[in-house]
Amino acid sequence: MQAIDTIKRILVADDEPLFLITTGELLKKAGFECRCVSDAKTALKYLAEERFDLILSDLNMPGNLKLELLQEGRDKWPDVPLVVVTGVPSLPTAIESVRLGIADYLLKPVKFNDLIACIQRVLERSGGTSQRSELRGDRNALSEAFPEVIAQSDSMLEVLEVIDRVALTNTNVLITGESGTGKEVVARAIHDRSSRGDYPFQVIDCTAIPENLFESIVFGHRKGSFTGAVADQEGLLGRSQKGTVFFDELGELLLPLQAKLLRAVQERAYTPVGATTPIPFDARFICATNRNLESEIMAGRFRRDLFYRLGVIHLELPALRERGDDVILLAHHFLKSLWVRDGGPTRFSAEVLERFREYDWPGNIRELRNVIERTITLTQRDQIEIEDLPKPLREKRPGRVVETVVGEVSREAALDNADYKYLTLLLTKFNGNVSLAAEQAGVSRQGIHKLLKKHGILAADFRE
Ligand SMILES: Nc1ncnc2c1ncn2[C@@H]1O[C@H](COP(=O)(O)OP(=O)(O)OP(=O)(O)O)[C@@H](O)[C@H]1O
Repeated sequence: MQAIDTIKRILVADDEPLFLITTGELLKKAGFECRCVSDAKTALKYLAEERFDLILSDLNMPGNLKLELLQEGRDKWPDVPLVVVTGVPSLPTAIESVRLGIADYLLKPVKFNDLIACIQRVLERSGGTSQRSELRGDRNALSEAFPEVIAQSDSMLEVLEVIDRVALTNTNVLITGESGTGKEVVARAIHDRSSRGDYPFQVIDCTAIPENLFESIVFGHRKGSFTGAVADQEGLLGRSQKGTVFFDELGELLLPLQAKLLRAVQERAYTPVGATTPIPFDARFICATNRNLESEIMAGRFRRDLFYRLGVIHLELPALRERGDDVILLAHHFLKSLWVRDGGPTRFSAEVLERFREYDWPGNIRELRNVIERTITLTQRDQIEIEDLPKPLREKRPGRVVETVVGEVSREAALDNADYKYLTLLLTKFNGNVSLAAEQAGVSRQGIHKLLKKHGILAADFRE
């Protein structure tokens, strides 16, 4: 029998009677002591009167419409970890819950084994200590905690605050943002800081796997399941056990494959091609896309249920042009880290730094990195000057056409600017591949070369 003081006490708050009763019963059977309540006010009353080791709470229940239980619970009892279980995932509340320092976020229906595993993990980790981030609000501590993510702007520090919190949970995360904004960098930072950091970080690029091989590559296959399957082959999910699976370009995944992925995410098990028994797996999913998944859902190209499962926490990364002086920090970082030979440039002129601030950076941090890499290689002097920069940066062009130039320039100049921006975005998207860019733009290769020449754009500047 367990000694009295080792029995963990859980406060369960949920207004769904069936969930409350069954969860309470099952938790008692698993050796916990429970107090079950159906609204936030009663939960707060018991918290003031009794000792609890963990709070398991619904979000949408009486008295919690503004997340009162989370707000007050975190403020007054920061040492009691709080696990949220909800049937209606809403992205703003999910983010706010993470900000407030919840220990985990589960979606109903929750399998009982998963619930127990989550409670045990949280109790082990908390050991009675606060789940609230010590880094919260401390700008220097936040950027020092993530040295691989160079950032000082308010918009990025907010992102760092959320990833610091989210790393401690087991929640699936969706990262969106323009191409080159650092989605993979952020996904790795979450992984490294999580309890899964010593296990694999498996990247699965949805655009790099041919449709007909996707299942076999991701889930694996059994010998003889198709022509060419000469031996059993473990899939990428199998190799990610206990780690993090990073699905890049998720928005490109076709509907039939989305259904298969949804099954694996829901069941926490996958079936290799040609096998009959599902294999359980334990991994966190982080997905990234530069598409707007809400619009993809409206257009019938993306499954809403998969979006809810994978996007419990949604992080939107700001574009580089929205990060203030981060561009300067990043430029110095790349100059230092990419500088390899003696006698190369060691600083930027004030004019160059000003141009970096003004430029629109359609390819975001990837474009900045490429510009600096190229400039370092070609510049002979100590200081990088405007004439060392690629043409798009040398020419002073208003970046945001609509806001800045309407009313100030002729229609022809405005259209010219829009065309320029379109072409740079296109090349960013296709990594400088002119054929793909031409196909998307609906013009011939020759036609696109002509346009690039007219605007002084070099496709090579957009290649990694
Ligand atoms: N905050 C940052 N600090 C330092 N380097 C960064 C930062 N963000 C991005 N980078 C660098 O910029 C480049 C692009 O980053 P990354 O591949 O993560 O972007 P992405 O948003 O995933 O791009 P895509 O949408 O094209 O897949 C990489 O070289 C990465 O190391």
